[in-house]
Amino acid sequence: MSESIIKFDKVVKRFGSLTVIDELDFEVKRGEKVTIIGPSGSGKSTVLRILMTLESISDGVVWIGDEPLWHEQKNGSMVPASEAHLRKMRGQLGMVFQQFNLFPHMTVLRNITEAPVRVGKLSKAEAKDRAEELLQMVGLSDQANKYPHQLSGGQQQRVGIARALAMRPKIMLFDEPTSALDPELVGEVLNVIGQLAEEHDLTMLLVTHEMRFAREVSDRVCFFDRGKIKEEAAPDELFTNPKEERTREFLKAVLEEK
Ligand SMILES: Nc1ncnc2c1ncn2[C@@H]1O[C@H](COP(=O)(O)OP(=O)(O)OP(=O)(O)O)[C@@H](O)[C@H]1O
Repeated sequence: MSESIIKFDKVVKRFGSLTVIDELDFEVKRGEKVTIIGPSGSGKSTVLRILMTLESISDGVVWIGDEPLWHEQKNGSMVPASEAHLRKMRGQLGMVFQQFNLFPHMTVLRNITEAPVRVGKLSKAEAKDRAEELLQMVGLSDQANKYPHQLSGGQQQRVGIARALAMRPKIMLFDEPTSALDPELVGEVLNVIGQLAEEHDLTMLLVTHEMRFAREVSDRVCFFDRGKIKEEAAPDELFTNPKEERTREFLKAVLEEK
C-alpha cells in the first residue's frame, strides 16, 4: 500500500456550538482519486476548505505527507501554524470552486499566469508557455485573450481547472465543480476532470452530486453524514451494495431525483 498524502486525525471543526466535522479520521493515498458524497450540510465542502487553509480546525491534526497542515512541529511539540507555514503548505494544493472565482478584470491567459508569476516566481514567458499548454489540455486554446464574462459557464470552469493546475499542485480539490452549470455544460467539465484523473498521477479529492461520474472516476467513494464518514468503499461496491441504511436512503433519494 502506498503512503498517505492526506490524513485527518480526529479532526473537529465547530462553528460556534455547531459541530460540522466530528472527530474525523480520513486518509487519501498518493495518486488516489477519492469522491465525497453525502447530504447537504454534512461537512463535505468544509473538508476541502480545511485542506485549502480557507477554514481552520478546532481540534485534531491534518497531515499533508509527513507535515502537519495547521500546526508546526517545534522542539517536539505541535504549535499552531504560522502564516508562512500555511502559505508553504497551501502551495501543494489546487482547488476548483463551484462558482469558478476567476478574476473578472483579467483575460483568460492572465488568470492562469498570475499566480505562477507572482507566487511561483516563474518568468512571464515561462508562465505563458505553461498556460498555453494547459489551455490546450482543457480545449480552450482559442479563448486565451477573452475575459471571463465572454465565456460560457463550462468554459469558465475549464479555465478554473487550468488555473489551479498552473501551480503544479500535488493534490487537486474539486468542490462541486459542475453544480453551478446549466445541464448541457456539465459534460464538458466532467470530461476534462475525467481525463485529468486518467492521464495524471495527481491525487484528487472531489465533492460531487454527479453519482455516475463519481462511479466512473474514483478509486474510492466516501459517504459523509453529520461530519463523519458513515461508509466508504470502491464505487462499484458502494453504489450497488451499500451496507448502511443511511447510505441506501441517500442513494435512493439522489438517484430518484435524476
Ligand atoms: N462559515 C460558516 N459559519 C457557520 N456555519 C457554517 C460555515 N460554513 C459552513 N457552515 C455550516 O457547516 C455545515 C456544513 O457545511 P458544508 O458546506 O461543509 O456542507 P456540505 O456537505 O458541503 O453541504 P452542501 O452539499 O449543501 O454544499 C452546514 O450546516 C453549514 O451551514
